Amino acid sequence: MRTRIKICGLTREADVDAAVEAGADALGFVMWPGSKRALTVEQLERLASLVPPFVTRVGLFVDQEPDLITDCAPWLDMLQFHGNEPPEACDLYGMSWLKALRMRDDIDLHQEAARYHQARGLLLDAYRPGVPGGTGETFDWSRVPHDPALPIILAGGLTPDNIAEAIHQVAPHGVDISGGVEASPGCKDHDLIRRFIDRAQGADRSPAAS
Ligand SMILES: O=C(O)c1ccccc1NCC(=O)[C@H](O)[C@H](O)COP(=O)(O)O
Repeated sequence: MRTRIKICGLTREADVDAAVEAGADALGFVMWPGSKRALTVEQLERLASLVPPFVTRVGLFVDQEPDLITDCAPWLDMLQFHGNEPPEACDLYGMSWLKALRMRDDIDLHQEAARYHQARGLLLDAYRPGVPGGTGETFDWSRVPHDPALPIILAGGLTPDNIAEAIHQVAPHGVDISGGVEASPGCKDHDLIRRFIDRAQGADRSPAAS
């Protein structure tokens, strides 16, 4: 099985083209205004119109109003909820969706997977109080169950230098990166994107010896 790859926090047309060319399976567009990578609906429309078929366009939201999500929906293939959205709030749009879970010390992943059982997958991200995502920080990958009830997308502080070890340890369905392929917030480094994708695709997925 091949690890799927999402490049997140895209804000520039050239970066969208570079991520697609490098082989990204999905592209993430941040719609939360508190992010340095945030887009307007008009910017999303422009960037999303560049994405060819069979590359998934993912919109990222943090406890945001349904009207905004509805306005973004025509330009997206999947929704990603990064806040405290209850399952019923995620399932309002007739679209596939991911639930991001920040790996607090007290999180019960089994319970969360049951709660969000309608999600297409769970994106496991680092936990920093007050910061919903894009922290650039890793969490202890040994905390990810090897028999998850839903496909796992590993996120949080991934880089071209640690992605092979992350995949070897976790063998996730997919991986997600933002800061680790940037020259500055929202401005992607194309060489880092290519290096990340090459190393992710070449990584050994066999679980590390326990
Ligand atoms: O990227 C952001 O600025 C962001 C802000 C608020 C909510 C989510 C955000 N990003 C969503 C992602 O899926 C990121 O790729 C993920 O958090 C990992 O980020 P990084 O640790 O920088 O690779």
